[in-house]
Amino acid sequence: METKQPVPRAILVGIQRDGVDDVAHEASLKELGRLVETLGYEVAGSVSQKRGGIGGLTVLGSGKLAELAALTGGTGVVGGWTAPQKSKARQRFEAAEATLPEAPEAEPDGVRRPEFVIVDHEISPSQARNLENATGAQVLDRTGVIVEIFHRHARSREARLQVEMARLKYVAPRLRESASGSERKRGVGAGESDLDLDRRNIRDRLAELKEQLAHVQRDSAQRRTARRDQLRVALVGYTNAGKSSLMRALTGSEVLVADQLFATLDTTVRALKPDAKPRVLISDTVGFIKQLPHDLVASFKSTLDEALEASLLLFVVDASDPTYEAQLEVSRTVLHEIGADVVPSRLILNKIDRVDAEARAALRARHPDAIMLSSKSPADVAALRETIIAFFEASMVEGELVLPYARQGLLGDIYESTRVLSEDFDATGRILKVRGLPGALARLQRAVAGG
Ligand SMILES: Nc1nc2c(ncn2[C@@H]2O[C@H](COP(=O)(O)OP(=O)(O)OP(=O)(O)O)[C@@H](O)[C@H]2O)c(=O)[nH]1
Ligand SMILES: [Mg+2]
Repeated sequence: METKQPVPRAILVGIQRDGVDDVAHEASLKELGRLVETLGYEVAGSVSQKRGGIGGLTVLGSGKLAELAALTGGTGVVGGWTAPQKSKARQRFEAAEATLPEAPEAEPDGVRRPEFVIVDHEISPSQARNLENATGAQVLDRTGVIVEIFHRHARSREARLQVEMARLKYVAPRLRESASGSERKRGVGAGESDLDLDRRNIRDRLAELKEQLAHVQRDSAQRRTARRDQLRVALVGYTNAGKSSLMRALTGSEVLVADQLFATLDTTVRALKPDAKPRVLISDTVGFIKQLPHDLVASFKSTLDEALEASLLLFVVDASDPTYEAQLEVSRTVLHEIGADVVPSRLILNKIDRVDAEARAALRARHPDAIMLSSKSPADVAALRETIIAFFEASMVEGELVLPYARQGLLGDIYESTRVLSEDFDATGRILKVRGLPGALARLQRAVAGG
């Protein structure tokens, strides 16, 4: 029987470190709030503190910790509370298939206290434990939240394998002896603790996943090789910048657009519509975020290889976001990390419909080469289409293909991969004057010659 479960409530915790201004700090907490909402939790409030760093035992100082504990119903001191036997967050991470938030427990006094404390930084397993101890709540950090969102949103087999690997790597160092550990002793080798067993299981599972992933990736690499000499554009950028919206507008495809972080995790490739000649392929890719967990960058590298193999990157930015500069910086860093910063790119200042004239002028002055547009404006999208076509036009060359009558089957490929300027016939076959990328022409020359 299904019962409607109350939405879990969460308190956000942010440390404003030296050198981080108020605007950046607020924006970061707001973004964390959106991530938490994407997980299906309700943000019940936040606790911030200015501190030199996040290295302390409990992340917060004792006063702030007490303030936080008052909200969650904890003691406010480490050791003053029996730690949750095993956090539900942990259980969820360990359970292969859990997807829904758990039902919050009712408090005896009828007040529903927040069950989660979510820290806007990557914290160590022992800091998480101490915080759980002092607050009585389940503690997750930014990395844990992102890993969990990826886990829920991954659809393709490749993305699911990648996320499970990243998730196991996140969980492994956070494993600890559980209160009920002794109940789970079954067939454990001599001298081996439950913890070792868990760790060994994780290692085995990781090895298994790695093998499966290699298999899947061989297939996608083959698909990419088949598209190698095609005209390819990749949409890249911060999460929620509007990549999928542009993808829809440029290709007429029905990819998911949502006011959510990480709506897209799988790369989609579609042809530009109306058709360009030769055909242009557009890829929509996974978005970036501040402090994207390293394991996720690594695991999504193959998804982002689409970007690496494109001839043109459209670097999409939400120009209406006050922190767009920081988002731009994050995206640049990730592209650099995956080696895609050598691919020619154009900056797209999207959502310009939400920017007033004065701010537009400032953007124009700051980024004179950028393309300002709204993915919701058909005229803007049509102009972008022309820009894309002009980009490729510049690197295309003209050539002649002589297609013997016995090889007419290649005609479809020729029409897709080049623009046919003229067609003549003689005794040997069909003579086509075409314009296309040098690589495509070379491939077709080989094909018509029977190679
Ligand atoms: N006002 C306005 N809203 C836009 C524009 N482009 C996109 N949006 C909105 O921004 C939100 C995010 O758009 P998406 O296209 O899903 O963004 P994305 O970059 O694909 O995001 P992820 O897949 O989550 O990384 C949606 O609510 C869109 O409707 C625009 O030009 N103007
Ligand atoms: Mg998207």
